[in-house]
Amino acid sequence: MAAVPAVRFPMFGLVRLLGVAAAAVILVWAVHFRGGMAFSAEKDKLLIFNVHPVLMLIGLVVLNGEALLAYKTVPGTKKLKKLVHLTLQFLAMFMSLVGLWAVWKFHDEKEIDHLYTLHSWLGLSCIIIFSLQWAAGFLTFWYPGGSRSDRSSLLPWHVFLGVFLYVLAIATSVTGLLEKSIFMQSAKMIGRFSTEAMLMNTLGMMLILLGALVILAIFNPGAGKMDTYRGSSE
Ligand SMILES: O=C1O[C@H]([C@@H](O)CO)C(O)=C1O
Repeated sequence: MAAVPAVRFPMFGLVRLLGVAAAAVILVWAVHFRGGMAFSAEKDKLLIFNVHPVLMLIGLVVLNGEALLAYKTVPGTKKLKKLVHLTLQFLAMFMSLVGLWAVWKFHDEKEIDHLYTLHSWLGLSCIIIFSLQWAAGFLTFWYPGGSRSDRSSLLPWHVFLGVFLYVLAIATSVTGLLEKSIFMQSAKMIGRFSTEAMLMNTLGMMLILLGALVILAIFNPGAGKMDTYRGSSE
């Protein structure tokens, strides 16, 4: 396959900007449109639900995207880049587990069935594979660390699976936004062309654009060094 030609616009800056903007939009959605967030059901069961999209989006999309690019954006030694990468991915994994707990608890409180939607299947697959990928990456590339041949044979699979999981996280987010919007429209909580529905569509579009930019930045030879993806050490 021909390589993507080098492009000169400030991709990393745009990725950062779009990531922060997407995080701001989901927070505005949760707080302004949906009444805020809570970890207990005392006040309003819906507030527990609201924790779910906020943590998932900031963790598995925004922080995950930054972590994928850490080898190109973080200055300094390879070891520091790797530490930033694995720490951001740990945070992403932790947030996704709390986000899963929140939606599970919400379903229990409201006596809603678990795992009947495509969104939930995609999301559960994403969290399980992401956690396995994090553990395998940590053990092989950080501590205790695999042999040189183990590292070099795992690396291309780690990169492939990482990009795949990032795409899966975006697909899961977009289907989650879609189902939530349709649920609320069916329940007559919001109108089809309401500001809130349009905001949710816009957020979905932003995530798709963010995904395109992150993947372009990963594969673009003009953007930072590609050493890591060729499997060089130090
Ligand atoms: O731990 C590592 O493994 C790969 C490479 O050495 C495998 O060949 C790499 O770049 C690391 O930092």
